[in-house]
Amino acid sequence: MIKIEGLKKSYAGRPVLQGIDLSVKAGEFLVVLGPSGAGKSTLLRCINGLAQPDAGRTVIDGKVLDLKRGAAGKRRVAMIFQHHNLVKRLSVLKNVLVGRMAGLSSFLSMLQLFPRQDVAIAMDCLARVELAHKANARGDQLSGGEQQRVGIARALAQQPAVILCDEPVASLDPKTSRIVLGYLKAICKAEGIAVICNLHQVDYAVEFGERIVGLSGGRVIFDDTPDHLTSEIVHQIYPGLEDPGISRVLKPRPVSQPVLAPIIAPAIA
Ligand SMILES: Nc1ncnc2c1ncn2[C@@H]1O[C@H](COP(=O)(O)OP(=O)(O)OP(=O)(O)O)[C@@H](O)[C@H]1O
Repeated sequence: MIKIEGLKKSYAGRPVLQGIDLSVKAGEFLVVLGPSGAGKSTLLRCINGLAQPDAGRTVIDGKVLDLKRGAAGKRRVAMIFQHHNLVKRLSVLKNVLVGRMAGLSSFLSMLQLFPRQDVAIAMDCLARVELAHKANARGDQLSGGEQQRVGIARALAQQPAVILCDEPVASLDPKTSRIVLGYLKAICKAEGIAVICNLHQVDYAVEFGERIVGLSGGRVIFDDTPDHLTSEIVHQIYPGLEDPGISRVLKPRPVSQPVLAPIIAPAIA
């Protein structure tokens, strides 16, 4: 269980996160939705220590997360980035082994000398995303979707409790996006790894999320299953959204709520 408690963050006196409380279960796939500037990336960056929160803490399995250099906690939180962040000149295998570096001495990591056991773990993670056959290819010889699958393998190699994903499919086409999210969800469910995934696409959130959190102005304004996401709530999360295009993926509103009569265009004589 991952608990985020009372997280606050301001930049230059301007509040970005105004007290976020979230609990995410092992194996749960939580999607965070919110307009640009809502604080989605800041939330993830505060959890993994890339940004220093002003207040609040993260607790994993009852222990306060310690992200100080060399702390064991660093391995418990893995990150998947929008642009994959692979080292392009390194092999796919070495990119995945980066996920094992936290446990290596700086001497061994400088020489890129990895214990046999770490290589076996990395190869297993590559097999989970069906890319073991590309282990010796260079990072830049892979398609965008394959690179993101390597990003998943690298995160898995850390053997984390939680994987944070910052718009992991924003640069991929729809078919590839579904493949990547499919791998991520299936593997994390099987391994009991919690996922907190920032997405911009409401349709993917409904399709893949087991729980959706709507962030607006640095506060949680919705936290429920996709079944409960209505177009009204989507409009609260994204004020001024003109063409939601999401009604097809949302459940029809319950009959007890008023339904507007359809506008019927007059027949042209
Ligand atoms: N390092 C920083 N210094 C100053 N302001 C920052 C910094 N990082 C983020 N911000 C500001 O905090 C606010 C929230 O940014 P954040 O990147 O978390 O939003 P977001 O919801 O992830 O947006 P997007 O969907 O566009 O990525 C924005 O107004 C941004 O300009």
